[in-house]
Amino acid sequence: MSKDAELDGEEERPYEDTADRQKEVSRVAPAVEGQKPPNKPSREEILSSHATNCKALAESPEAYVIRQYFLPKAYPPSTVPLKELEPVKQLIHVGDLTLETHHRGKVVFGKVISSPYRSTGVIVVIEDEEGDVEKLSIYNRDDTTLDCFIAENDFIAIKEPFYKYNGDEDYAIRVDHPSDLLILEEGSSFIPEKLRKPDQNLSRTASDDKQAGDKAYLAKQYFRALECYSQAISRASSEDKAFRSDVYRKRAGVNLLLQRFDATESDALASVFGDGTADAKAHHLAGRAAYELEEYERGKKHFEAASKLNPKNSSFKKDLQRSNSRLAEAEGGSYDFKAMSSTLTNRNVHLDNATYSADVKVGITEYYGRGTFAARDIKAGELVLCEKAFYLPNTYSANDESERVLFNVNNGRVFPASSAALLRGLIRKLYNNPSLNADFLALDAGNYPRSGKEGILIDGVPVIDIFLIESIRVTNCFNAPLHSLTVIHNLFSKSTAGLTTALWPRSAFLNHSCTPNTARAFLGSHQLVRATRDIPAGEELTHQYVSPGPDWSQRQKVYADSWGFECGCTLCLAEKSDGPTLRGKRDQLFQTIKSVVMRKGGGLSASNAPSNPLHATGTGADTAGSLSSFIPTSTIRSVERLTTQLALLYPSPKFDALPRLCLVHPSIWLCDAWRAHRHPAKTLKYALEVLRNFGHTDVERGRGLDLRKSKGMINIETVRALRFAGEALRALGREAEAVRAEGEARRGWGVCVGWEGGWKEWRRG
Ligand SMILES: C[S@@+](CC[C@H](N)C(=O)[O-])C[C@H]1O[C@@H](n2cnc3c(N)ncnc32)[C@H](O)[C@@H]1O
Repeated sequence: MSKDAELDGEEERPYEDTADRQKEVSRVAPAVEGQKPPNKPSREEILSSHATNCKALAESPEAYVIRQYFLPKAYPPSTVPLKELEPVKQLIHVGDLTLETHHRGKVVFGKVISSPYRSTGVIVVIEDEEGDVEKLSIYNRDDTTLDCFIAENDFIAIKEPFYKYNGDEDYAIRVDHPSDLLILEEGSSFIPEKLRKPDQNLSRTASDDKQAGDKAYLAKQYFRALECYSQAISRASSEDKAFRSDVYRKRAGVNLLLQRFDATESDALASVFGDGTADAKAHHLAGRAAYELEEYERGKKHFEAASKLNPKNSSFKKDLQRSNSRLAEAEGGSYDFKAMSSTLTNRNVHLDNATYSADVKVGITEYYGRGTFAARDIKAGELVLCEKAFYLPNTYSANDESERVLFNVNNGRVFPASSAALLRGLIRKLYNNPSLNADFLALDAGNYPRSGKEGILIDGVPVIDIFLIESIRVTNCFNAPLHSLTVIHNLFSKSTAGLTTALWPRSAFLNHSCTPNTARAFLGSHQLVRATRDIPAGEELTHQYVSPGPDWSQRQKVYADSWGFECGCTLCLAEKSDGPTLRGKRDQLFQTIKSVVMRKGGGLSASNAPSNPLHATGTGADTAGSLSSFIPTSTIRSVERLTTQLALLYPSPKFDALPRLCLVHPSIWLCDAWRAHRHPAKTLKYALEVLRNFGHTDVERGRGLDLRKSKGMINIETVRALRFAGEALRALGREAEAVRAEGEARRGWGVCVGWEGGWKEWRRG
């Protein structure tokens, strides 16, 4: 089964299929597979319609913002080197292409004869050596800069092209996998004779190319600059070391701007040739690229080399210091979370901090494939992992009108704008940085078939399979707020926190458990995973992909629909063995309690799930602090009676040491209700019940409020229950126990928020 949801996937649900969306799919659906286009427009018509679109877009770009990004029917990328797609035998002319067909083993060579314009992809018109003309739609390439990667007069090769009917007598060659399109250097022997002009560029020198590159750079046409510098390097004499070094360094600078960090580092190093000042700059560029690749040790070495050549340069020194700080974070896991938090704004969501993962190791689990294990004894509340996102789009509003939603034609699923931004960002980052492919592509992609060639360099670029990347995205990404603290504030003020979607590759190896031993929180680009209890070295680390709902079968449906598994944790096994009759009775009684509560005031979670606001997207927001009205004692007593009956439906001894999730919300409600009545003994009773029902069963057995060894869940509701228990204990004159409860609440807060920020204010609130 394919995995078609994200960790914490609730965010997708508002985007159900609609008739309109279905109509759009059928409009672009294959109609005439294997045929030549029946009414193909003429060359003049194609060029004229393209020119009209370019003009309209230039005049009012806002009218042409495409709000949907379609993933077409899945097909594999080309993995055949251009030289094996032998031009003479395998060349296919535009005029021979048949519709809705992937022309396997074939290649189209062409020249771009129009300027590009952007809609969801980049559109140009191309002409082949026979003079055949067609539109070319290129998706998933660098499309966010003002600059464009393709320009009029470029020579291109389209490997194994797909020819598409767009409806309305509009046809195009469509390229989805970026590695299927090659932009050829002017001198490439692959360019068919007829496409080049006989005397083309004969008198051009390397110097001319370098100057053209400089001009393009100043005009911020970075792709053009890259092309010109590459031409200059090809044309320059190998003897002219100073010239070549200069151009390599310039090209390194452009590559850095385009976030092509592998190429930046190699160009910068290729430019080193014995000139102190220039070499220092080159080492600095190489260092900046290595730093961006999170290769801090390598970055440090480059910065040291730069500083040695120019000890007075303050940027070199500053970057060396930054590298040392990152290395210290990566080695020791010591972060200044307060400082990190203070730099976070809606515009600055990417923190300049390293990943700490020294305490975990990836290994093979008994049943769930790979998993993450504790590399040492870890204490309750300790940081287990602090990971910088591989890619995190700054798209925190699901309804951001300026962003496209992602529509996957293969499974009919629609994902919010942040998912579309994440997919595009992942594709770009991997295409631009071949060295990042191997680790990323090793992540779980469900059942998506792999060719084994993904990510390897063919024709100088890594093979990019956008459908594999999408499968990895949906299986491994997390929805994340800008700061977990804001989710808690929003939860209690009943507003909705903005979430983005991002991918943290190390955290992606954590498997799910309904009763986990870690919990995650978010601080900008960083995911903070902390131990919810003491964990011995070697134990598998788990967290909740989504907060488990109270009913076993509903829970399994979520896991199966989203990730294709049935959970085999002790809680799920116990509930499964109860059978549908007993589970049905529990659910019925839960619904009865809910209806009493809804009628008489307050409310239980509409989602029917224990609220875990840091993990869910607002589910359970109705529960906490929801008792705005004063509830009559008679109502409270009747809820108490029903709750007692519900507890009997969790048979002993099976559930003695397990959570009783149907009882969570009633006990939260009762705790709140008695607290509103200022009844400390009852508040304490139900605060302890909340803890017990979340699985902290030692509390029930009178073993005090030490949760360090408890196998129960830690979430904001347990923290809240601990806080209320502390208050009640103090009111009852049990000061020592009150201090213990508050200490536990504080540690729980650190787990839920990721650090101590906001604790004091919340405790007072
Ligand atoms: C984010 S990945 C976790 C790492 C994965 N086990 C691997 O080998 O790469 C999610 C996938 O792990 C597996 N998984 C995670 N938790 C599981 C559980 N409780 N029971 C069964 N499979 C689980 C499922 O195949 C799920 O799609």
